[in-house]
Amino acid sequence: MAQAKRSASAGYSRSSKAKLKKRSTSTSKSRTRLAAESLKWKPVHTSSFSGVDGGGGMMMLEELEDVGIEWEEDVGGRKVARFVASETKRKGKAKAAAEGSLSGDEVIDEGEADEGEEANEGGNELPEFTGIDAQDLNDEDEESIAESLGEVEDEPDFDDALLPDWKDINLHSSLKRAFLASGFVKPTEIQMRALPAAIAGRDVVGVAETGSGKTLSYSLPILSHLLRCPKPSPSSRRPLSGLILCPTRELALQVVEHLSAVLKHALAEGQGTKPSGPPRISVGSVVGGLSAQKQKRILDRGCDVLVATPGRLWDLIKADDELAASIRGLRFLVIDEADRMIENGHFAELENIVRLTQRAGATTQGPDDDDPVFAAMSTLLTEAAAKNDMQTFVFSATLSKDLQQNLKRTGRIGGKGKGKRSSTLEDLVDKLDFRDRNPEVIDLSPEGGVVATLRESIVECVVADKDLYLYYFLLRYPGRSLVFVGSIDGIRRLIPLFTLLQLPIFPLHSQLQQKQRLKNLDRFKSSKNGILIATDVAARGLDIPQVDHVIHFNLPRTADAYIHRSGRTARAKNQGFALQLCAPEEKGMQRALMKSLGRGHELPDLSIESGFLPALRERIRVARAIEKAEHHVTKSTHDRNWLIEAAEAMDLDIDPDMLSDAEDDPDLPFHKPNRGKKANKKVAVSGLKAELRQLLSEKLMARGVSAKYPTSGSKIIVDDLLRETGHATLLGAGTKKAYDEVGAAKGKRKRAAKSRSG
Ligand SMILES: Nc1ncnc2c1ncn2[C@@H]1O[C@H](COP(=O)(O)OP(=O)(O)OP(=O)(O)O)[C@@H](O)[C@H]1O
Repeated sequence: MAQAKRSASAGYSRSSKAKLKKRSTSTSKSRTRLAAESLKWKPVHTSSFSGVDGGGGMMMLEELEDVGIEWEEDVGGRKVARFVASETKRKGKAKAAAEGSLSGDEVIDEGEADEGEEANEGGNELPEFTGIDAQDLNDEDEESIAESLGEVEDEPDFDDALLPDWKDINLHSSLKRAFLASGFVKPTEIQMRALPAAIAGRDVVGVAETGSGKTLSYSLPILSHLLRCPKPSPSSRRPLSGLILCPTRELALQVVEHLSAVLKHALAEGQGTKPSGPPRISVGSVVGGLSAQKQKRILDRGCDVLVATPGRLWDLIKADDELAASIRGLRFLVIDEADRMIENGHFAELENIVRLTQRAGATTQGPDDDDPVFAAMSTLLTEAAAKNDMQTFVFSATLSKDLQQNLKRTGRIGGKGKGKRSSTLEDLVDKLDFRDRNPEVIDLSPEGGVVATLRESIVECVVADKDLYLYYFLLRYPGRSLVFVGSIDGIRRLIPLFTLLQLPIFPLHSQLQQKQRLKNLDRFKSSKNGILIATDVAARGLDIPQVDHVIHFNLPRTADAYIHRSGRTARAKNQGFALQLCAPEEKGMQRALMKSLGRGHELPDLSIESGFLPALRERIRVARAIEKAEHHVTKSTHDRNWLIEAAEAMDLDIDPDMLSDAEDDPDLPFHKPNRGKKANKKVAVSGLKAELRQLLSEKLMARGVSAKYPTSGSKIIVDDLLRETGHATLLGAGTKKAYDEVGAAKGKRKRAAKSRSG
């Protein structure tokens, strides 16, 4: 029996060490070639990754049994793997070799297969079905499912006394069982308001603070509806019922994860038995940066709910009429983070997807109408009717009040294109063919934009000192911190610096490979004091448990961005803290930002224990010097290699003087210090590294603290040392959390103001 494995991250498995051998051409001719999409890939369970849990993670391996692999050369001479039907159940390559069916000189390491397949597959892959184990259908399963085909299952009994607050919301009882298991004892406010309307078939526009449970507000009605539908037929492609569009890949994957977690509990048998056959409800995802081929396979198999980013979904729709038709047959359309969706460069794709859901009388003009792909689709638009009972849900933490008002008044902005439209968001809403003449608009956005459990503070300093204050904050207030930086270059500068300072820091930005982005997010989630340094790609929707601090290293340009960034902490009624690092040149912008959030007062300053600053400044100075020197050596080596390679490519001999000239001339692109200089530089770098090691090993002490004589000095730390109650890294520093520190400062200021006025 031949067995092939593939990995989500690298096409066909890098992890398998088995070697595959090529069969002779004459044999291969007699074997049936199989399409990768038609094979029964089975998930191989691995550890969880990126929060996309067991059996569905990015690193998911899939395996095949009873197929052979043949290698053929394509016209370009590259080796390409082909799947062929297994003639006999081979017992492994040793036996096959003994039978003489493999030729010894054609042993191919599976590592090579990885690369070929990675090129084909585009890299990473995604869970096919999440939440529930995706199992391949076998004959037995098919029989058992066929028996129940078309049945609407009885809704299991649920004792409402267990969750009285959910009693009046008409959700499928299995979902209530899931709430019990997840500890969701009562609906959040937005859920309380949005769910009844959505379950009653209304269109809903929901605006509520960050971390308030909007994801379940729009997804529970979909899941409940599906659970009350007949079981899907195993023999035909599942009709797509729900489409959830999200602005970022991470957010889309997180929504899948969230739904899967609910479904896992909702569909648990309870008697310790695993449900057999395909999942009762399948949730698929389609996002950029991951394997399009596998995503297409998921779509071909069919899923009930699809969570997608618009760019990739539109790419797939363009090549698949059936998919386009299934978008027309949607029962639910969700636009999550609607206001962000229009900003991220995929507006045209989003608009095109939305246009597929319009009914005949509501069709609008689109940006791609002249595109032949869209023109070809126009037949579909006229032939296949969009569903009349489709429900539309639009959610965000920030949606302009004007827009909501307009929407409420007319059922759509500008009354199907009439009147003036003033923003792209209005444009989008105009394209949404709400079936409801009077969509339910629920606005629970808080006063001041941010949640009540968030405390904010500011450090005003010159730009050059931002690194120092960030370093101080991270040491002084351990915890999970998310640092927002205005540019990718800014992140690239800070990562090596803080890595040299030995902090657990991980980057997240759009120029990282998707696999790396998810890996870094996962590392951040699993590190108690982890630091994620990110652009606004992490600002929206991400629900990372227990983010203690959000630090605006550079201030965002808009109030909405500030609300969403800060909303990564203080979620689901937990406490959270946001810090602004503000340079004098940003002060005007900061004031405008606060004003547009309706703040009539200045933010409290973070109190700084300045005694620590000189030592921290010194560490930063040395770390920067190392970074600079290492960067220089790397660049010089790169330039020299470039010169050598260029000369080799042109078949030229390099004049050794040229190399040494190049090395000496700092203005030439291939300038490189001569050997002596290079050696000196290396010595200098290792000297600096030793110096930094020394600095990092020294205790950092507050003013007035003596490590040698802990019972003396103006700050006595002996009790803290004995009881281990003091600050872990800064001797003599306070141990209050940033949240409490600012709360205490606020209290003091209020009391002082009172006594002044009294
Ligand atoms: N009824 C509930 N009871 C307790 N926790 C809940 C409930 N509903 C949702 N949650 C939890 O609250 C957290 C935040 O939910 P969610 O991510 O949906 O917020 P959101 O409103 O979409 O936030 P954002 O605007 O930042 O996207 C999640 O961890 C979720 O599991």
